[in-house]
Amino acid sequence: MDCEIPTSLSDNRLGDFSNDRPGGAAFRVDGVDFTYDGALPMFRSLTLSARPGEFVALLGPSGCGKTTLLNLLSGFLPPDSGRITIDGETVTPEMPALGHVFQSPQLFPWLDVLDNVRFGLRMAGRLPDAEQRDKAMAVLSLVGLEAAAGKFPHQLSGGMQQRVALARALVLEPRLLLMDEPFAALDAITRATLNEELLRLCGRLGQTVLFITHDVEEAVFLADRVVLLGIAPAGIHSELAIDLPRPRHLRETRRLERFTTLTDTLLERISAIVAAA
Ligand SMILES: Nc1ncnc2c1ncn2[C@@H]1O[C@H](COP(=O)(O)OP(=O)(O)OP(=O)(O)O)[C@@H](O)[C@H]1O
Repeated sequence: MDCEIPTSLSDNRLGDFSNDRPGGAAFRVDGVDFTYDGALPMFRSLTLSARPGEFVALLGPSGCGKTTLLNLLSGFLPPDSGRITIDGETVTPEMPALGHVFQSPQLFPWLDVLDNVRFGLRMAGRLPDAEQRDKAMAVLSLVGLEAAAGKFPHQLSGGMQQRVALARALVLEPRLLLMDEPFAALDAITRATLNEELLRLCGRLGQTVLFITHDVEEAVFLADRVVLLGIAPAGIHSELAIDLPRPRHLRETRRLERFTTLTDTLLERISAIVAAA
């Protein structure tokens, strides 16, 4: 396995892609009820929204419905009642505004990195072949992987595979990026690097992000706002605005007293949720 960790991004790596800055979409979950068949209610009258370009982290005990909420927002699961909109339009899974990154990179093993990244453009029939390749290369450059364009997934480290998964989502210029524990399976160093790079990318591309994590420090480092879910069907337990300065750098940000205060607040709230269950 190739364990090389690419160097950090620099702004000049944005290349042509920065000209296509997609910006962010607003989302709104409005009075949503949802119950899986034959199960107890998951959400009752759930309401949550995000403004364009906002980074929202979703925290909560295991099984509280984080992935379910993300699947509702993707349009993969229809709500029983209520409405979910992206920029005012009822969500559908085909909406071009949506991009996904999951815990497992889910790359196609028979395609090289470049073709994995350009896969969505091919499927959507967007752009002539040469332009698809140029665009895929620009996004690979953005995630620091231009040198790996001809490699296959099995030749990459876990962190590199997850960068490819991120590039594959970004190449479609999503305005809302839905990320389900994308770095949970990575070692601490790779995870820290990817956290910093994700923030830099979001700062430049401006998309809205909903990011599921179990890691309180990761949530505080990344987010503008942390949304804490309670045990189902409680829905949203509480929210916490993350008023840390940007740009954020892991070592400096973690040293701030405010960082500790915010993480402690969230840890106390999670303990209270679990204790009351
Ligand atoms: N397709 C399904 N059919 C029935 N029940 C489901 C389905 N998917 C999830 N559930 C149940 O719904 C609940 C919420 O699951 P979900 O995966 O949304 O929680 P989560 O907060 O993301 O959990 P974790 O943090 O462990 O990933 C769990 O009890 C789970 O077993």
